[in-house]
Amino acid sequence: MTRQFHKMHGLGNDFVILDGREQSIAMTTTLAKTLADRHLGIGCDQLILIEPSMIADVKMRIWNHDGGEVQSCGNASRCVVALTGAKTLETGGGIVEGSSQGSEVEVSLPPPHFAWDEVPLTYPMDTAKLPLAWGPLEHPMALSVGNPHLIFFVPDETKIDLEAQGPSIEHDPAFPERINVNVASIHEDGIHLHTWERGAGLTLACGTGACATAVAAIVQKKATSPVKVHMRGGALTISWAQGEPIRMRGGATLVFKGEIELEQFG
Ligand SMILES: N[C@@H](CCC[C@H](N)C(=O)O)C(=O)O
Repeated sequence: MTRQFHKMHGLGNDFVILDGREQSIAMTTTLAKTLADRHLGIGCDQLILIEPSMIADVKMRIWNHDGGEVQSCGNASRCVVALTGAKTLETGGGIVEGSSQGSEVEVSLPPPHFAWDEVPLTYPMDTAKLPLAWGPLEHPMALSVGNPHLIFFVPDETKIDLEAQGPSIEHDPAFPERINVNVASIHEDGIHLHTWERGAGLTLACGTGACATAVAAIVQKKATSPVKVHMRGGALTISWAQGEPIRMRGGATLVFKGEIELEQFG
């Protein structure tokens, strides 16, 4: 059966979005991985499936480029709000609230978690300053914003070869569910960030990475809310106070619509 899909991006972090509300779609790791493949499928960093929800306007499920299903995606949340007009999204990382704000979309992610077993880590460690190092990258902060993140503050993130460092940090045994790796520096205009995404590698922007990094910078008094987070694909504005949801505002762009025969992929 032919299914319609939308290709969207949030600051260059790109998605194939399928809508399974009227007719369900049985997504599998193999199907998600093939659709996300830039040679064999449509191509995207994350595959998104919209489903009906009993507790929110829609349910949003997320598969990384490698076919693994994960809990949260900040940039895709803004795209799904823009596409469906939903005000609440059920995700594996909690309920996300969203609204259009002129040409931008704002979403609120649930408050962050700092406990070691909520990140999660494999064994108890001080998440404010992990006693771990990988070459020049040492003592990151670890937290969950619905998905797990490490944040390293460095003098110049452009000097860090994340393509080389990212895989070994993502797969370190200290992280039982693997981890997203953020390398950031503080500037007058805000935070400059590069993210190695779990299951997707280097992306042009990571919404949850921007949220996690802004929270870490605010906790460590390196920045104050609201703060702009600049990534290769553009900037997001992040607002947060202790115990509160994390508000993220930025673009959500429709690139094209298409049709695809899912059965051909097995
Ligand atoms: N690009 C996303 C995050 C997607 C999921 C992430 N790679 C994970 O595995 O947790 C964003 O914009 O937040």
